[in-house]
Parts: sequence; C-alpha cells; structure tokens
Amino acid sequence: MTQKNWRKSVVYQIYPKSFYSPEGNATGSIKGVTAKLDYLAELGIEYIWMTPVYKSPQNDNGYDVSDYYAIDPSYGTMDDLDELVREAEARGIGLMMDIVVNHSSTEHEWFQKSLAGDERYRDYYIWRDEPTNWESKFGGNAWKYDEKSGQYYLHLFDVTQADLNWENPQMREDVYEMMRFWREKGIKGFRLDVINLISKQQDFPEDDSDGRKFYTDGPRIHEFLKEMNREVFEGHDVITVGEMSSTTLDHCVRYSNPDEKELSMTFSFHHLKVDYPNGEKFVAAPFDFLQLKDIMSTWQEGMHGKGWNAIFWCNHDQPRVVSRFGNDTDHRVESAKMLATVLHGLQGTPYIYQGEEIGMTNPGFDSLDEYRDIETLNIYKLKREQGMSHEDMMAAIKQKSRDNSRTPMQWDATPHAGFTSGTPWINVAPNYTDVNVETALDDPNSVFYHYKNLISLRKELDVLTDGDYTLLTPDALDVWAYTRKTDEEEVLVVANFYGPETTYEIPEGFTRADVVSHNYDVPKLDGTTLSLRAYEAIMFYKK
Ligand SMILES: O=P(O)(O)OC[C@H]1O[C@H](O[C@H]2O[C@H](CO)[C@@H](O)[C@H](O)[C@H]2O)[C@H](O)[C@@H](O)[C@@H]1O
Repeated sequence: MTQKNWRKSVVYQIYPKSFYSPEGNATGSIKGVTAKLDYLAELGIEYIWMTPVYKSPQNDNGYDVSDYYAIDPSYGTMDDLDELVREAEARGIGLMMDIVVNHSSTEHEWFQKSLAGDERYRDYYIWRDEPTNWESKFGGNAWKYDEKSGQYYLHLFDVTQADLNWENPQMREDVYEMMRFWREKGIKGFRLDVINLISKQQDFPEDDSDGRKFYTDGPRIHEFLKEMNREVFEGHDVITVGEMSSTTLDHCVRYSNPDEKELSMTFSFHHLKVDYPNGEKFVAAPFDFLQLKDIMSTWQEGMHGKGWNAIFWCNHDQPRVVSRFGNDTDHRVESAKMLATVLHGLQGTPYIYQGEEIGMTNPGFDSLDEYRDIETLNIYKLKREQGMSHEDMMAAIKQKSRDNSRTPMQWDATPHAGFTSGTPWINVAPNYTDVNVETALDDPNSVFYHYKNLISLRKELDVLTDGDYTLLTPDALDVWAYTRKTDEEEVLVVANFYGPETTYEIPEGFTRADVVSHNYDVPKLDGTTLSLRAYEAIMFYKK
C-alpha cells in the first residue's frame, strides 16, 4: 500500500477478547477475527488494528505482555496469526499490531531476571532507592518496593506492569528486534501504546501533582522515536500510530511530521475529556459541547499541513460515543450517523472501533459485579476509601468505565449476541436483540451503510484528505458546522448535536443537489436557511 493510499484509508479497531469466538469460548480468538474478514471488507476498511494478543497474564487484558514473541493460548496460535495476515491481505486489508513497550508484565522473563539481579537485565527496568510521590494511572503510588533488593520499581499503570528503562540501549535494541520480527511476518502497521511516556526525566523529582509532567513527552522522546523509525520502519511498507497520553499539539506535530521521520500519525485524547469536570474522570457529568468543538478544531487547524491526526470517537478505553455525545435511547440511529458524519468529514485517518459502525451503546451495567476492568475496580476501591459514596461511584462507572466498550460484539439476536455459544467473559449489552450486525446488514438505512458510504467518500473525494478546516460555528450551543477546502473542491458539514430542531444559515452556493451524506431523507433547505431536525447531519460537496 502506498503512502498516498494510507491517508485515504480507514482503520478498524478490533478488541479480540470481545470480537468473536467461533470456538464457543468465554473470550474471542484470532480465528474469530479471520472469520469476520468478509464483513470488514464489505464495510470498506483497509487496516485492522488488533489490540494485544501476545502471551500475557491478562491483568490488563493483554497490555501486560509476558512474551512479545508468543501468542496467548486464549487467542490461538502463531499459525492462526499467520493465517489472519494472509487472509486479510487477500482482501486488501493490512494488519496493525499493538506494541506495548512503555512497560512489560512483571511475569516477562526480562523482569524476572531484573528482579533476580541479573547483570544484563537489572537495568531493563527503572529501579530507585527512594520512591517519588508519582501516582499510577490506575490509582495509588507508582512505585513498588522489592524487599530482596531494597529498591522500588516504577509502574505508571498496574503494579504488574513495570516500566521499561528506555535509557538502556540494549533494551531498546531488543525492542526493535522484536518489532522487526513482526514486520517480517507481514504486519502492515504498528500502534504504539502510550509511547510518549517512555522517556522519563532522570532526576525523578517529587511533584505537586501526579508526576506526569516528568515523563509525558519526556526529554529523549523524539530521539527514541527517530531511532525506532530508523531501526524498524524506514524503507518498509508500514504505517505507525502513537498513542499519546496527555500530550500537546506541538509534540504531535513533531511526532507525525514526515520530515521528522518519527511516526505516521498520533492519537490524542483531549477531546475525550470534555466530560471530566476539573479533570476528574470518575464523576458522572454531561459533556461540554463548546469545548469539544474547540479542541477538535484546534487540532484540525494545528496539524493541517504539518502533522497527521488519527481521528476517533471510540476505542477500548472509552465509553460508546452514541451514549456519550449522542442519544442512545430516542435517537440512537440518527445520532450515531451524525457523529460518524462529523468525524469522517475531518482531516486525518479515521479509526472505527468494533460495534461503532452499528451504533452499539454502553451496556448500562448497574452492579459492580458486572465490571471486569482493572482500572474500574482499582478506582472504585480507592475512591470508596477516600469517602465517595457507592451510588456516586456507580453513576460514574456506568458512564465512564472502560468496560462500556468491551462488551461482546453484537453479531445477531441469538443468545450472547452470537459472540459465543459459551458464557462470555463479560455480559452482552441487553439491547443486542435490536442492535446487531445481522439487523444492520438487512436494513439499507442502518448505521452500517452510513459508515460504508463515508468510508467510500474518503477514497473518492480528495478534499477530505487534503482540504483545510474552518469552524463556522464556534459559539453555537447546538450546531457544529465546518468547511474543508482545497483550490478545487469544498465540503460543508452541518450537524445538530441535540434533540430540538434548530436552524443554520449555510454559506451561499450549496444546494440539495450537493448532498453526499445525510441521516434524514430530504434536507429542509429554504434558500440558505437549513432547518435541522434532531441529530440531523448533512455533508455537502461541490467542485
Ligand atoms: O488519558 P490519557 O492520559 O491521555 O492517556 C490515554 C490512554 O492511556 C492509557 O491507555 C493505554 O495504556 C494502558 C496501559 O498499557 C492500557 O490499559 C490501555 O488499554 C491502553 O490503551 C490509559 O489506560 C487510558 O485510559 C487512556 O485513555
């Protein structure tokens, strides 16, 4: 696939644990992904990003890798992976692997040798005589004491996810060698987990906050990524996306500017914190629409001509977007299509998270027993100890838990949504009898076909790839309207983010005949006055 092509491509994210189990197991498998490739080809996506399937104790669902060269038996075998690569390639789909090298599992051989004081491996992790007050992103202090050596190791995530020491050149070379191994297997892309956290400030100071300023976009990050590019990517047909935790626009321009030779594109998360009052995730709260438009517009303008955004509403760490920024009760279909239109009109590479293309919703679990995620369970315990009530905490979890997106993919209306004939590892969302792939494929007006149209428009209309972005409605409390322009072409996207009907004066020159995507039958357009019904979204295109 050429450089030109990937900028017109759409990536589909698969969380294999919840995708499909043809074997009838509690968890999905690699064979389950292969079995559904025709469905993905029908949608029109060109890459699959598959979250980690390496050997792992699964404390953080595979983001705690204990062997980077082996497939976890719960997912199948290396032969299954090779088959998936081949079968995907036969359908014009490239497989992207998830590389988790900010940390490894404490069960990894490297950490076990480090723990034992092995001369080579001790320094593969970050050991200190004294801890700092840095906080783990999953709650509690980020350092764990080891009695044997009398030292502390750093874990920015779970205590079983020890941070690797990127200052050690031999460790870095081992990581690059592992990545080359996957590249040689025919992997067409790498998604790099929290990659902007790998370079820590080496004096490890105390903080007046949680410590993130001392390791986010850290002192040697660009040097490390340039080295990784030289050692693994350069001259090869692979695309790369860095997951950038709490990053800045300036850093993302550098990470993804082709001249810098670091990465193809970056994920940033600021637009998904517009429902975190005072930066607090675990509080139930409505989202701030003005802030959402402002943040996404800032990133559209700031990256244009300089870097490249990975654009997304959902992933395996986020609630379902139709429940979050749409309306998953009275207007599920309209609002799912509206959100798709707004995102797929933007510049960047769109990522669709499994089930988003059929408008899957948060499951609405009320009981803590139904949640599985390590972050959710850790934070519940911590916040309760700090005095938050069970009711407030459950309201927050119901809205924010990462498990909202991890319920099984809804394939059909049979028991467990056709995900497995066994008992799934996490409950299926109760609405699976209505919201499922089979129903969506049978309905020409479904959310699925709306996504399919948007994916094919990206391939057809160069302006969606190249055009600049202008926000037309910064202050409107309900409408998001923007244009994308090149010298030859122009796109106008207008969306009502709420239920009540509203009006918007569109720029001169667009007519009903220019509509290329719409979630209602006929636009209510009178001259330049557009009346927008609940969650109505229209994309106009003219040359
Ligand atoms: O919210 P941010 O600070 O901007 O960070 C972005 C996400 O980072 C983490 O996600 C990834 O790393 C975790 C550890 O490997 C893993 O559990 C997760 O599944 C990865 O996607 C964090 O856990 C997320 O909540 C943040 O959204």
